[in-house]
Amino acid sequence: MIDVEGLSKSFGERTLWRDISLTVGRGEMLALTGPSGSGKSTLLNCLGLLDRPSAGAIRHEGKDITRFGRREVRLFRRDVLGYLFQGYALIENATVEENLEVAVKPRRALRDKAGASLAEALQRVGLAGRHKETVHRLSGGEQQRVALARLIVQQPTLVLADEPTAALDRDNTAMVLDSLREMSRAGCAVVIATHDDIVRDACDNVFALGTPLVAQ
Ligand SMILES: Nc1ncnc2c1ncn2[C@@H]1O[C@H](COP(=O)(O)OP(=O)(O)OP(=O)(O)O)[C@@H](O)[C@H]1O
Repeated sequence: MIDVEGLSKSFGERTLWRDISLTVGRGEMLALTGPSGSGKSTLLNCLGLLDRPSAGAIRHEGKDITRFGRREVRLFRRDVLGYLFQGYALIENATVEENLEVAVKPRRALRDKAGASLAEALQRVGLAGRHKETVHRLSGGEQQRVALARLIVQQPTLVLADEPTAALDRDNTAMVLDSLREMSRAGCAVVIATHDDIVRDACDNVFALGTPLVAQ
């Protein structure tokens, strides 16, 4: 699904990571671990085309996504990628329902009747019947669950999650992990940057980043 080959990232004299190679397959959950500042979020951002590596390639189905043009980037974001970030990335002044509607892909919805409906997704994350509520009135854990419901509706094939459980209690952490596992069973590749041992242990594989190098 995703093959990272010889990836490096530097900011000035500071090398975050050098010559990283890793593979994430369909159905696999990979934990990205490492000390604070080791570049977990930066690596996720490179996988999600929000940042560029200094060297190396990131292949998706054989194509180097770091060389994508604007149209390919747009299609990759629309059809492949799903994000789950700590800041939820929700539209705060909109309702739960409106936040989920933006994830519905019209063409896919017509083609693929198997996709979860909004109501099913909300039920799955324990927010059944809450669709008319405004997002900014929800608690942090509830907002993270809306973000998760949006992913379930969106049905990406690659999920990038940055500390998705950092603000959650044990029950909500388990719910997020169960939902991500369900997506991976359906064939999705899931990459999770985390400090949380519970999350790491729930993954199939671990990729540990080291302490960044500073040129002498
Ligand atoms: N655009 C940038 N310019 C310069 N330095 C940057 C930039 N983006 C990130 N960094 C630096 O890269 C380092 C790695 O940041 P990153 O957020 O990827 O680490 P992390 O492993 O996710 O950390 P944490 O676990 O604390 O969230 C940090 O020192 C950060 O300041």
